Amino acid sequence: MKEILGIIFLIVSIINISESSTFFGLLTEYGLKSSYKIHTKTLPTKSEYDFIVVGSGPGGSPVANRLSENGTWNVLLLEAGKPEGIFNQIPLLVENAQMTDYNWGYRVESDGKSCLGMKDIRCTWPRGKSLGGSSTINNLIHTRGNKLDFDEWANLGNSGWEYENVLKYFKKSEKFGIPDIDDSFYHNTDGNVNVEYSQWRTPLAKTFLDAGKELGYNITKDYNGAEQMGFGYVQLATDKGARCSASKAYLRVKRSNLDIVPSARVLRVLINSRKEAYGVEYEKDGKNYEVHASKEVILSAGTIDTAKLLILSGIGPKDHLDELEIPLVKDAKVGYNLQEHVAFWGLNFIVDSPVTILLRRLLNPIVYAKYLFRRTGPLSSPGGPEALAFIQTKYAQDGRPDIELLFASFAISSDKGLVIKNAYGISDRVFDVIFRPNSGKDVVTIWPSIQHPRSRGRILLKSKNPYDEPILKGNFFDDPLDLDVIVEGIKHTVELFNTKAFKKHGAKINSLKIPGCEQYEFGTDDYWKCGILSIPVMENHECGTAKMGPKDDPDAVVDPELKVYGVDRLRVIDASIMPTIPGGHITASVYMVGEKGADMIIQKWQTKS
Ligand SMILES: Cc1cc2nc3c(=O)[nH]c(=O)nc-3n(C[C@H](O)[C@H](O)[C@H](O)COP(=O)(O)OP(=O)(O)OC[C@H]3O[C@@H](n4cnc5c(N)ncnc54)[C@H](O)[C@@H]3O)c2cc1C
Repeated sequence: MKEILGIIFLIVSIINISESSTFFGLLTEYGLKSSYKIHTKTLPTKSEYDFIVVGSGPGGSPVANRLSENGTWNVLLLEAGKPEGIFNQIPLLVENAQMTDYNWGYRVESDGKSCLGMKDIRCTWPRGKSLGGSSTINNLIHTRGNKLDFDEWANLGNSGWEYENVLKYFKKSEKFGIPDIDDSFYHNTDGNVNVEYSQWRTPLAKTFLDAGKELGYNITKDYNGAEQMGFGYVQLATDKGARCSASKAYLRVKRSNLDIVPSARVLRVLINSRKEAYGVEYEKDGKNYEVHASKEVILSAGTIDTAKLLILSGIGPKDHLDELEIPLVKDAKVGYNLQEHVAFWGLNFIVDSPVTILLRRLLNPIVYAKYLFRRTGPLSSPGGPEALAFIQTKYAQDGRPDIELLFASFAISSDKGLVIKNAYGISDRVFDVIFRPNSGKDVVTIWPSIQHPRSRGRILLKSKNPYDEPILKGNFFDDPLDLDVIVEGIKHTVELFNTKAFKKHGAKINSLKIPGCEQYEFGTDDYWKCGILSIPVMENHECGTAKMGPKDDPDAVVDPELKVYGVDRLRVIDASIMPTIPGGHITASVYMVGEKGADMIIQKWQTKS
């Protein structure tokens, strides 16, 4: 019997191999068809390029692509990580990817006040180390934020960054494929990043929307279009159920003027006595090299590593550079202004519908067959999230939502502590007390995340050794209002689960008390505050450490054209330039920054040559 099944499986596989919507099709795209490959080099082929781009995430990949569209310019892209693998393509495995060397493995420094229920009292802060950057290990949720987020950037003195002006770059980056949203004012169908609905979701996603409706919230058809506020299904950066990373979207080009070199770690920017960047020093396979740029060096190493590289190159706070004994090139507020969307892990609801993502349900051959042959089923879920809501609490100050509720049809208990617990660094004690008792049960999670935090963190270096990990200070709840906003988000969530829509599924809140919070009555504001301080969730949207701002902004590191103040021929193009964090999930905005940044470089050098 087994043999017959095996033969049937083989025949169907062969029939399916050329179909691009199957997993086999994906293998073909990655491994065999040269037009789909990312063409990499072991080492740069030249000693001098026109442009050097450092880092290939959603910031750097669009820059390398757009600059190399001009065949007369030579472009080098240096990336510390290796090319992404086939398992990065399967959306459900996002937490597994965080446990590999595709993650830099950073953790927030312990401040003794938050992350108290995490291993070593430190929250994890994963960052992708791969061609494609963090977009190769992220949850793929595609949101643009609110229009007012970008108008705020412009109001801070960054002219040209208002929503009206950046919309064309959001559109340029996007290949929108949601058939029931046909809106060419906001969307474009022939850009680079595939955007679609999840190929699979549980019926509870609709229940979440129904519950929102029952409480009088708006149901938004397209939170990336005219109306962000309200409840809707998540839009994903996936291509027929497979990850669409920055490298897949932008680097599958074969151009003789673009050299892509993975596993090459940049150690510092080379800056001459006229304060012009003229290249970088990098390490590959244990050897150090220099490579030069005749026009510009572009740092796109992400919020943590771009700040680190700037400081290693002498651009940073003078007192910190003095401590590190790094010669000062430019006194600048590098590493300040660090922002994150923080949420809460402890909002779990047990339901009596046998539909959630559970380890034992994943051990079913049908799950794999669905993904292998159709790229659908639970493996195409972006790690669990299915729907979200942008809402306002009583603290909202303008027309923007101040909380996002992200709904997922799984919980930390769903995989019995095998992966999710470890990826997020939840301590054994917390797991054993509040999550383990629900192992094997159907549980859903809501993360209420603050959209516009007032607290600011900071990045510092331990030493001038480029291989030392930086010190990441989150300072998440320095402003106590941030905690209050999340507590309000929790209360809105609890209301949702008291609706008829969720009661139909027997929804019951997990009221096991978080260790360290036993003295508070469950469900009171003090209990929730204690819980948030114990097990906050990092949404991993770190940004802001090389702040964009006008000349008279003492905290600005780059100008509105993303040029580093005080050093010529050096730009930063990634999440670190964001003066304030956009709402939602920020990758779509980083692509926009990449597209707009590239356009500004092109405009400058095209007119010169
Ligand atoms: C686990 C996780 C889940 C997330 N989920 C979502 C989500 O669902 N939706 C969303 O919108 N956002 C999500 N994000 C955030 C999103 O992925 C990032 O905001 C985005 O990728 C930032 O882009 P970037 O280009 O600024 O940096 P990155 O994507 O981090 O890219 C930086 C690149 O630079 C490379 N680099 C660093 N240092 C060096 C060096 N010295 N030399 C050479 N190369 C270097 C890195 O290896 C990396 O490839 C998530 C992030 C993580 C980690």
